[in-house]
Order: sequence, then C-alpha cells, then structure tokens
Amino acid sequence: MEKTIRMHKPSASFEYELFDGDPDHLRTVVATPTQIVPWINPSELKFKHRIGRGTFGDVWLATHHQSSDDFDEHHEVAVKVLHPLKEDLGQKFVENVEGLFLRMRELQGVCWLHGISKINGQICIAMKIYEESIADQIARSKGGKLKLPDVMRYGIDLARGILQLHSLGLLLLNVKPSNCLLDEHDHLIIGDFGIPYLLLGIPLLNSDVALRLGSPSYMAPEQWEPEARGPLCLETDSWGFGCSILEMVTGIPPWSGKSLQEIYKSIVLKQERPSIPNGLPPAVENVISGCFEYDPRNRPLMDDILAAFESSQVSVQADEGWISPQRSSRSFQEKSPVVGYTTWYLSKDYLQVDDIVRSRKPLNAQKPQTTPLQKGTVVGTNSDRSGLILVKISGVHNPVKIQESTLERVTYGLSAGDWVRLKADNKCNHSRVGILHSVKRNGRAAVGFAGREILWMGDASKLEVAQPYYLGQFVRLKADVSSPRFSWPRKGRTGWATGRISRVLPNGCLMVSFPGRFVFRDNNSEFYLADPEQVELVTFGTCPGIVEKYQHVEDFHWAVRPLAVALGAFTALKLGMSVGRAVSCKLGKGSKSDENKIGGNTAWLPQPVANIIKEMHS
Ligand SMILES: Nc1ncnc2c1ncn2[C@@H]1O[C@H](COP(=O)(O)OP(=O)(O)OP(=O)(O)O)[C@@H](O)[C@H]1O
Repeated sequence: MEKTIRMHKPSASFEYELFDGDPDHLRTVVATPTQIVPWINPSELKFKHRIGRGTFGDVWLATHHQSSDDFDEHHEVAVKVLHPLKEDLGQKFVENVEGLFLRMRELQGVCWLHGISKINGQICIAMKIYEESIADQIARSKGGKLKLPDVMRYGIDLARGILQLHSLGLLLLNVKPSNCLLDEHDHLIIGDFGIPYLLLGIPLLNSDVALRLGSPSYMAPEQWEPEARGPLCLETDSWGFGCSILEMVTGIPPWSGKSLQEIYKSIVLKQERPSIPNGLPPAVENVISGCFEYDPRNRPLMDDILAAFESSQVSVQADEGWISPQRSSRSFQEKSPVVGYTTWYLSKDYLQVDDIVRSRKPLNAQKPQTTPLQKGTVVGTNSDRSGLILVKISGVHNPVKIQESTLERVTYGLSAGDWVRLKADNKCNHSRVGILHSVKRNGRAAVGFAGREILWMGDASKLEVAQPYYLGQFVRLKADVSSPRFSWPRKGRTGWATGRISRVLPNGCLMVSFPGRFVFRDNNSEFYLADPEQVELVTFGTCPGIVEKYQHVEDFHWAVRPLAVALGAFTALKLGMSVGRAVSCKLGKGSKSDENKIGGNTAWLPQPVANIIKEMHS
C-alpha cells in the first residue's frame, strides 16, 4: 500500500504529497497535488476492470492520471460509476458532493474521496482503493465468522465512522459488510458516504425502485417505503449497524435465503426482527436488540451503540469470547415505566431545571396510566441518579418527587410524540399532519409527515397541535377526498369504507385493518395506509342516524352482517327498537367521552353481535 509524505507549500493553491509506494501503480512518482477541487477531468481517469456490482452502480479499478509541468503521477483508485440519472438531477447530486467534498475528507473513518467526474453521462466517484472489505474477510475466515474481539474492534470503528457522517448531516443508509473496507492498519473504513441519502428525490433511470434506498437484507422497515413508513433518520443507520454486526458474528447475512418479497413481508408487514445469537456481551446484545425496534425512535442512537461496544471491549478476551458476566450492564433492558417506549427512546432527552413538564402519555394509546400531571416546573434534577426529579406543581406547597421517565418536556406548548399540523397554507406535497419527533429548547422542531422521506425541520411556531389518532379507533377517508394519498377500499358505490387503526407509524401514517370486510391486497397485507390529514374519526357519536350507527357496528366484524341477516326480521325489528331506545338514552344522559369510546355499551345489540364486539375489544 502507498506510503505518503506530505509537504505543504504555503503559497500554492494546493498541497504537495510525496508518494513512496507500489512501483507498478505509481510509475512516475514525483510530487502530486492533493486535489482540493472535487471535479476530475474525465480524460484523467483510465478504467481497468470492474471490481464489483452494487445497488447504485458498479465499482471499477481505475487510474487517476494527473500531470503538469511540475509533476506527473498515476494513482490507483476505485471508481463508483452510478446508474444513469436524469441530467438536471444528476447535476444536483454532483453539486451536493462538491459542497461536502472538503469536509468529507476530514472524516478519518470514511473512505478518502479523490473526486467526482462524469463520463458518458454517468457520475463517477473516485475513491481511495482499499485491500479488502469485511465481507471479504468473513468469506475467507475460519468457520465463516469473525472472532468476537475483532467484531468489537470493527464495531467501534464502524460506529465512529457513522457518527462522523452524521456530523455532516448525512445518513449512510447502506451499512453492510461489503461497504466496510479495511485499511493497511486493519481499521474499518466506511466505503460509502451516504450515496443513497444524496440520491433521495433523484429517480434512477432503469432501476428497481424497491432497491433504491439500500440493500434489502440490511434495510430498516422505514427504508422500504420512506414516504409511507418514514421518516429516514439517524436511527435508520442503527438497524443497518445491527445487521452488519450479526453478519460478522454468525457469518450469515440477516434473512439469508429469503427473496426480496419475503424479506419485505418479514420486516415491514410482519414486523419481524433478525435473531440475535448467544455469546455477545450483555450490553452489546442489549444495544443490538434495540437496533431492531420497528419504530426508529425506540432504537439506540450511534452514541449509545458506541458506548456499549467501548464499555464491553475490555471484557472480551482474545479467542475466548465473552468472559465476564459481572461487568455486564443490563440497565437498559429494564422495562420502561411508560407503555410503548424503550429506554433508548426515553434516554434521548434529559430534563433541566425550569423545564415545563407534564405526564408522558403511552405511545399511540389513548388511556393515561396514572392520574396525569397537566403542568409542572422542574426545580431539581436527577442528581442522586435515583431517576427522581423535583417538580413544582401549582397549588401544591412543596415540590414533589416524580420519576423523570414518566414526564415529558413541553416547549412552546409541544412535546415529542404530539400530533401536529403545519400552520402555513403553502402548497406542500406531503401531509400537513404528522408526529413531532423532537422540539429543542430553542424551538427547533423535527416532524415526521406522511409523503416525506426525511424529517421536516423547522421552527415550532409553524406548528399547531392537531387531533391525535390512537390504536383501536375507527377512521375512514373524508367524503371530499377525491384522490387519496394511499389506496383505500370503498363501501358500496360511493362512500369510503371504515377501518380500524392497527398501528400508527412514526410519520403519522395510519395502518388500518378492515375487520368488517374481507379485504385482500396484492401484497398479501391485511392493512391499508392512510394519510392522517385525509381521514376522519368514526364513532357512534359521529354517526348521524340509526342506519349509520348500525352500519358502524358492521365495521367491527365481518360476521355482523350475516348474523344480523340470519337473525331475520324479528331480530332486525328488535334491533331497530333497541337502537332507538339505547341511542336516545345515550344521547340524553351519556357523557361525550363515553360516546366516543370505541364500541361503547353493547347491551342494546343482539347477543351474538354484542359478543363479537366484546371479543374484538378483549
Ligand atoms: N474504495 C474501495 N476499495 C476497494 N474495494 C471497494 C471500494 N469500494 C467498493 N469496493 C468493493 O467493490 C464491490 C462493489 O461495491 P459497491 O459499494 O458498489 O457494492 P455493494 O457494496 O455491493 O453495493 P452498494 O452499491 O449498495 O454499496 C464491493 O465488494 C466493495 O467491497
């Protein structure tokens, strides 16, 4: 490999390097300018042969030839030739890379970038060439897997490299062993700099869209359809990290032997996770397990991952594997005190004195677990590490001690997890209703919106609180929606069918099932997706008449209608009378909240129908 001595020449517009390296590759070695402009003249690149074929293009071995009156030099480089992009959009990609070029070169853990060029209309990215990748090392290792001390070392390098890319505002979105290159000191260097991220919004010509945002075996659920299931965020790379470590430890890529469709079904529809082998240090096992949480907010950040690997590294003895269970830290496996949140989620924000707080609601569920605190002010933080903080509540003389994780910070009236709506009426091609992912104390907010691949970032003053949606609620498309963002079944010829919310995705997109209908979809999924801006709640309270209320009962289970028919005219008559009585009674004395409860009181229904509804609730 090349040895490099750099000589700086202050007055020149570039630096000089002296190369003392492989004579086959560096035939004329004198002094070479370290290219400080990213653009490489196409005539300077001479292609030799293809090294590999990737999702976004092919990688070629090439020489980069530079000469002037003062120097003449050849470098061996790896050139990634991207699949063709639309002309104007390709230019956007080039400009993005050019803008980041010098900062990318400062990243120790990321492949050294020689420059960028365009040959026959295809973008060519010239990088330093490395001997081999982790994938190559796995392929030739004994037993097809790496030793645990090596996995720990590479894991630390990989986490550091990803953190460096994140610090430039880039997501890698393609963490996998073949993108983990090894330098001459056996350090892991990331062989990509977020190409999928820089390609976001740029359609590849003649390319399989399903493969656009990564490599299937290593892709997080939100990477498959980021506009529907996004947003792509820092924790998306945690999933790919977890997959890469599993492959290093077992020698087998996650979902091995499965087709593209089967992987999609496992990860996205069935919400399955890759299985984690035994023998990892507990803190590492714990953090890797967290990497496979379906909701990216529940996954660890790269800092958490790095900390777990660094703290466990010393206790992994060469060749022996994990040896010191006493040193393990299982603290993050403790159950979170609020339903739906992992401790990784809760550890992303810390309360400070003077923060306004309120009780944290369970994630995507309606019922608070305890009597909620509406508003308090933090007056003392968790200094004794008990997890308790002191909160001043108006009307209560002394501050009270409360478990920190059961509280959420309220900034400009908003808390992470709130449903929000964009106030401005400007046209945007994503939903205007979404879920707040974070709000900083300075008002900077991050929101996931359906129809948007990445987080929306902006000032909290542009947002207002929106109506929330919860699991179990019934919704249908608003009558005035003529072109739904996602396909939706109809009921009869004119109206939209009503379905039940089975899952709320991190961008506010609703996954809806139709228990009242037999619905078969092309992709075998029983779920439809809905843009929260395009739906309305359906409750007994919002159904205007008895017929509509009965129709809503049909939404609960497909058997309701045949049962009702089977019960015949007598039942229908009884049902009509009972509904009249029950409804008038309900409207007369029932509270609004009761009315809005799904199912409400089922006593007025014929017994078989009531049983079905009760079963649905249990
Ligand atoms: N700078 C480099 N030096 C040496 N080998 C490289 C370099 N960059 C990539 N490679 C190798 O070239 C092959 C193809 O790489 P490429 O990154 O295009 O494919 P991939 O990793 O399979 O897919 P993707 O396009 O999704 O990244 C891989 O085996 C990779 O290890």
